[in-house]
Amino acid sequence: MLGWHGLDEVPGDWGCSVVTIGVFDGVHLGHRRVIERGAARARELGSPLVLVTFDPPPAEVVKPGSRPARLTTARHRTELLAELGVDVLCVVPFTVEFSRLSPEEFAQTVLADRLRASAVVVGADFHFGHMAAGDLETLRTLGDKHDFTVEGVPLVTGTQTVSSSLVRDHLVEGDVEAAARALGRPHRVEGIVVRGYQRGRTLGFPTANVESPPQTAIPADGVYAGWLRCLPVGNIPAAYGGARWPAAISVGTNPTFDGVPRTVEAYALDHDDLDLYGAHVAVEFGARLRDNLRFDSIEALVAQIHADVVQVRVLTAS
Ligand SMILES: Cc1cc2nc3c(=O)[nH]c(=O)nc-3n(C[C@H](O)[C@H](O)[C@H](O)COP(=O)(O)O)c2cc1C
Ligand SMILES: Nc1ncnc2c1ncn2[C@@H]1O[C@H](COP(=O)(O)OP(=O)(O)O)[C@@H](O)[C@H]1O
Repeated sequence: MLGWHGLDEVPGDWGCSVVTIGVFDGVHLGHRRVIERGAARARELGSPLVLVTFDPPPAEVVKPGSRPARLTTARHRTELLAELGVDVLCVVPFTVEFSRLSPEEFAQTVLADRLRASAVVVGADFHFGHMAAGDLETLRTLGDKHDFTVEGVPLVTGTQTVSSSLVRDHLVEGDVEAAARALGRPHRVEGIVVRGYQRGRTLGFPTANVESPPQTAIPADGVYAGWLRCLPVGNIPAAYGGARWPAAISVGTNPTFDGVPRTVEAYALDHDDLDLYGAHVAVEFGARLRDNLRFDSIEALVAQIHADVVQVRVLTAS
């Protein structure tokens, strides 16, 4: 997959594109449907699929102060988009100036002049241009003028319409199963393994403490069953390449011990000799087990973690 940072990086002699547009945070089932449709259209027309996205997400510019939690890192989103068949990822800096483009200006400068769109595939609720004034009908009218077709892909609905904010709400509630259903895969927290209080090993459960970027969507405090995955980033020990271990996960302030900042930590089952400090990892959330509790003794905490591990084993068995 090619990457362009801004529209100035589109080659001057660029041919026709099939274009899809959006933030695509989470690359959930709704996003997947749009992108898969775009990829199919690109194959029909023999053109590359260009995905236009924005950095920062438009909501943060249009509503200053709003900083929605991020479901995917840029790295993970890029990986998922490439798997879905996107040929070019075009990340447009979303400035106040850019946000003021009218729907007509957006269609002319971005879609027609720069990307030479022959087909545009977007979600049925797509809005664009200053004050989100343009919708699918506006885009169709502009497509007639600039000679591109427009396809609005129906939204994916279960009990509710799948959206990035729905997934965020599920995570705030600790409902990682519902989040996984909407995403089509377990939700991940990615980050670097940092040092904690070196207490885990004395309890018999060494845990990789994961430091994630500030806006990461972290599920509600609690104990979860899931997986710990070693990411192919930086220098990772060869033995860990591509590893995905079943894991018992704790999110919280470790109330049994006083004064610990909120952490995401994962104990990989049956691998007590790992050395993960500095490694880039993903913690994947499969199922919620319980609240993070304050225990009266360390023995009681350890006994509970043993019981958690039994449950993790059952829940992660494929
Ligand atoms: C499966 C699991 C469940 C946990 N549950 C709790 C809990 O209910 N209450 C708590 O205070 N700490 C809980 N912890 C966190 C431990 O207190 C923490 O891993 C330990 O203090 C080690 O911290 P360290 O990584 O900083 O050394 C849990 C850890 C794991 C792996
Ligand atoms: N099975 C395992 N799961 C997670 N981390 C492990 C495991 N075995 C060894 N480790 C290593 O031990 C470290 C955690 O040990 P711990 O005593 O909890 O120290 P810390 O407080 O620094 O997290 C991890 O960062 C990792 O490098």
